[in-house]
Amino acid sequence: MTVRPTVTEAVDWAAARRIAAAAAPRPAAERVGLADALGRTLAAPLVTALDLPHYASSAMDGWAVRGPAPWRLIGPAGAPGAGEPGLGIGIGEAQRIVTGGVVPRGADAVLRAEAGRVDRGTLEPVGEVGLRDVREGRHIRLGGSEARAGDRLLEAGTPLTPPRIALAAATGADVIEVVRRPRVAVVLTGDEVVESGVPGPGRVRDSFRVALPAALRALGAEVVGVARVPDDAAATRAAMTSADADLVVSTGGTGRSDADHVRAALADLGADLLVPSVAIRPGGPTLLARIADRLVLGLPGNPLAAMLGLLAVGGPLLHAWSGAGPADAAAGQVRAGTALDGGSGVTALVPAVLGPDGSAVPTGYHGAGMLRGLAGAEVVLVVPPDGVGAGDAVTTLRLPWAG
Ligand SMILES: Nc1nc2c(c(=O)[nH]1)N[C@H]1C(S)=C(S)[C@@H](COP(=O)(O)OP(=O)(O)OC[C@H]3O[C@@H](n4cnc5c(N)ncnc54)[C@H](O)[C@@H]3O)O[C@H]1N2
Ligand code: MOO
Repeated sequence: MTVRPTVTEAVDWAAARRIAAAAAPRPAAERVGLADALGRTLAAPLVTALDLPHYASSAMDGWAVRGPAPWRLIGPAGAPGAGEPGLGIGIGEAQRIVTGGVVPRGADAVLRAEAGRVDRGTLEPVGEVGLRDVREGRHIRLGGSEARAGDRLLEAGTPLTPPRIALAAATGADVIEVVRRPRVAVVLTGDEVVESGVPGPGRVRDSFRVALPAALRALGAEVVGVARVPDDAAATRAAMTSADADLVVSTGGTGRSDADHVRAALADLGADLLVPSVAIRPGGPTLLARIADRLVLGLPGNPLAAMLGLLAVGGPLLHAWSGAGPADAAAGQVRAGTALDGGSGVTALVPAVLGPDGSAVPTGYHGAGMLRGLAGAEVVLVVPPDGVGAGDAVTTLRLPWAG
């Protein structure tokens, strides 16, 4: 059996993340309807086709008025519609208007319905409120007061949130140019893994088929398939290359035993090993490789190790792929609520919760095969090899599923 080096080849935390971010291809663009734009990243600036608002409109239900009170009511007696641009009113005239209605040409204020009184076709303001509406020219939203046609309202690289989608709709857009998501195929290894029910002795219930695609989607991927491969060299090689995907994410089989085939498959395929392993714990065996124009993210089989390997290396890769700015935008800082040991030469990734004072305390249950600690965590602490003292600032990884 060949013994291959392990510790010496591990890439440190910061370098692994830099390499992963740099491995992402230049973001490509596609057009999607506004209904499908949530969470996507703008590939081109949002430029408004219209002045916003695109006509002077009323901010209140009431009457458009011109000149000093009293005013003679003109126009239809019933409820007015949106109105027609170009129609005007003369000095001493008033016309009913609803919120959002076109303000007639010449009007210099809108008198709110509750601040006016009509008597036999003549309108008068009621009280100081009504006088002020008129004196101050109130309740008219001027055309172009929010933006002028041609203004850039959002820059390329902006993630689309509900208010940004609403803004795009207000500009008259029906489709929007966003960054194309990477197409990701998930490959699960492990002959001992069962996918449903209670596992028997020596069997392990699968943790990845549902959860890993969900985590990948939260990181901005389009998951195109999930396949199981037997612990077999040829099957592993085929799984790395057969799916129509930009990125293959595998679980398990990253070790060097006879039952592990991911590294050998990549070597046989002539893959370029960009990150052979990472100096983190758990998640150390995580690897990133390139085969032609496809990337392979190999996650360890242990569930916590896999999830943290995904955040550590897949996080910056997918962030860069989304075109949404610097990779470390996904990282923050908190105060350590307790002293934390480093990982003796490696960076420790520690699931934690935030106390009432905002400081972070580990959740416990941090074994590489455990999920309980991460399931209860609000953040993951990035504890450098030398550890941190209680009260020290410590970097956090935001959990992409935490919203
Ligand atoms: N001699 C050494 N042994 C190990 C080392 C080492 O450096 N020297 N590293 C350890 C570390 S760290 C990790 S992490 C694991 C990585 O192992 P693999 O990526 O090869 O994963 P497997 O051996 O296939 O599986 C490990 C573990 O995870 C369970 N597993 C696999 N798939 C699933 C799944 N879909 N759902 C739930 N659990 C799964 C599997 O049954 C094993 O228990 O290697 C250490 N060993
Ligand atoms: O990556 Mo392994 O992380 O410790 O089980």
